[in-house]
Amino acid sequence: MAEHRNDLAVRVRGLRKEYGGVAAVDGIDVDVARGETFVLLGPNGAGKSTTVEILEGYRRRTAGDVEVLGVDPAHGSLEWKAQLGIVLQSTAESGLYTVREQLAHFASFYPTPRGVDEVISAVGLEAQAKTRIAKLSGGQRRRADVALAMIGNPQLLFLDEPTTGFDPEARREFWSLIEGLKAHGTTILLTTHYLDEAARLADRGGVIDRGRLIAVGRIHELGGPDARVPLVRWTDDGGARHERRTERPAALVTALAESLGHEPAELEVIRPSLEDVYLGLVGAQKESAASGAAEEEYA
Ligand SMILES: Nc1ncnc2c1ncn2[C@@H]1O[C@H](COP(=O)(O)OP(=O)(O)OP(=O)(O)O)[C@@H](O)[C@H]1O
Repeated sequence: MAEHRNDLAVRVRGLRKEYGGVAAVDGIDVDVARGETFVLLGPNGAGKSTTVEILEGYRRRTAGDVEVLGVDPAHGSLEWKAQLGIVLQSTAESGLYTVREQLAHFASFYPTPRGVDEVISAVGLEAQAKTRIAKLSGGQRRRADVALAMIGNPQLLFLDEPTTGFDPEARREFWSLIEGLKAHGTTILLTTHYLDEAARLADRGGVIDRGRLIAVGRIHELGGPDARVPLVRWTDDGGARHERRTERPAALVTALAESLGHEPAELEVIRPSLEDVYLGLVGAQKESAASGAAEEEYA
């Protein structure tokens, strides 16, 4: 976690949100440094959007301390809001205007907006600048959403599941767009269910499960070193499948080939991906919740 408060774009301590007495967010502490891209991961209903919406100032919290760009979002001024860019899960903007008209209109709300043409080209919508938003494809609409979120020249950009429904090519183009914003120094808070997207874009991340942060850290270190030990799988001469975790997969494969006297059949060397690590973390939580419930039942 960053050490100086001024280095932080987001500081959250003990965040709690209850809906009808039930905790959707149950005591979260998290810091996001300025200039960093931070991803919140977690299963459906884990509490990601609730957390993000509290940070955006759209939702009131039940308890805890929250600072976003040094301000409590529950009391954010218009000047504070002008420093945020927000891409919601679903869009609400009017489809009646063209991309350019809508951007020009939004730009007028901000004290130091970016140029409309600069933003249109950054999101790759030059050919659609005069197209009405209602006529854009899903992927193009999402780019228009990001354009609208960028136009005010935000310090902090919230991207809530930005590439849901994108085809693979559109997703990669979108990643390049976000990488451009990162290079520009924009702090980004992302939520996504695509682990490859998180691995590609985020510097750090946290996994939320049932309202609690169960892991947080640098994206390529989440889950700790044990979760990332490579796995070697092979089939022996009798047809039995084997697997072993080892820090030295090359040595194991060499020894195997020597002892078998030939190439190990169906050999795989797998370095766990972020998706494997994530599934391990969330799966372990599920198991411990299930065994806790079983213990309670028989207590
Ligand atoms: N307005 C609301 N009233 C009551 N319960 C709510 C409300 N909004 C969210 N919840 C509940 O709070 C919990 C967390 O929801 P939230 O939308 O924050 O999850 P999420 O992690 O963003 O999920 P997803 O990945 O599906 O978007 C869920 O159990 C949800 O049903």
